[in-house]
Amino acid sequence: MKPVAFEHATAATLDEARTLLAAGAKPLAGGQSLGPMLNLRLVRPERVVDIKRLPGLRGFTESATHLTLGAATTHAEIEDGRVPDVTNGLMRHVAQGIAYRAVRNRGTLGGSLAHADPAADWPSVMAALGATLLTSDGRRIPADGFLRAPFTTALDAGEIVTAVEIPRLPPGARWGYCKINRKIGEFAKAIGIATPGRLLAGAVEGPPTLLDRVEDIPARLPWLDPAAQRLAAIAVTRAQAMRDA
Ligand SMILES: Cc1cc2nc3c(=O)[nH]c(=O)nc-3n(C[C@H](O)[C@H](O)[C@H](O)COP(=O)(O)OP(=O)(O)OC[C@H]3O[C@@H](n4cnc5c(N)ncnc54)[C@H](O)[C@@H]3O)c2cc1C
Repeated sequence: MKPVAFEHATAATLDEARTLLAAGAKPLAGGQSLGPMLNLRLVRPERVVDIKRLPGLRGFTESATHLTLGAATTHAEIEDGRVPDVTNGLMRHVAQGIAYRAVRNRGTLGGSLAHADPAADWPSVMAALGATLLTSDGRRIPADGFLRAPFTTALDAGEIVTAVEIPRLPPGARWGYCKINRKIGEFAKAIGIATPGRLLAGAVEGPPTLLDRVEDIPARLPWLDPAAQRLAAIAVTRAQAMRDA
């Protein structure tokens, strides 16, 4: 199927984009989810505005405590280490498991978060890391709570994600990530993530869910790989149970 005819605009500045978005234009980043939605006529915008080259959405800044990553950073840039990884390898590991390389070359971190597919990787990972989303309206929205329901976020109409502020994991801190899917590179059927202080079940029916009571977890866990991976496995089992309930 082909999309309903629409106008394609490119914004040179964030202000220009905001004007177009306020008038009802749909933001286009990597197009890896919006493209199929347009083709299937699930969305029928009169105008699409390309935001992926906006200066405010590219690049990164680092501080002692955080990495602030532009929303238009692609999965491939994270996978290749072209942006710093302050999560001791978790983000690179996640990026290389998303779809296949052609999708990763174009798909963006911000697009994935804004699309809010519960089965996607980044909404769960950013919630587990305690990240914060920065928006074109100057708001700071915690990733844990950004996804309100499947394909529904805390963004207001015309508001876009401009960057994601990701806290540094302490040096040496370990993590575990379990993604259950039919084939490598496909969307998850269940996700379990263990990061220091957080255990999360993702790819459940709704928003990623922090697990605050997991009976099997020792109180003081050494963050060694196998232990973290065991925790992630517990979380993924919980995610599957929630999904099947
Ligand atoms: C075959 C295939 C397999 C895939 N497998 C996986 C997978 O295993 N795991 C996974 O996580 N994802 C997967 N994806 C999705 C992929 O990661 C997409 O890149 C991502 O979901 C959307 O990012 P995008 O930059 O392409 O956004 P787009 O397609 O351009 O936009 C998606 C939606 O978000 C809006 N949007 C885009 N950017 C912003 C922004 N900055 N602020 C506000 N709104 C915005 C758009 O208006 C649109 O509604 C897969 C996709 C395909 C095609």
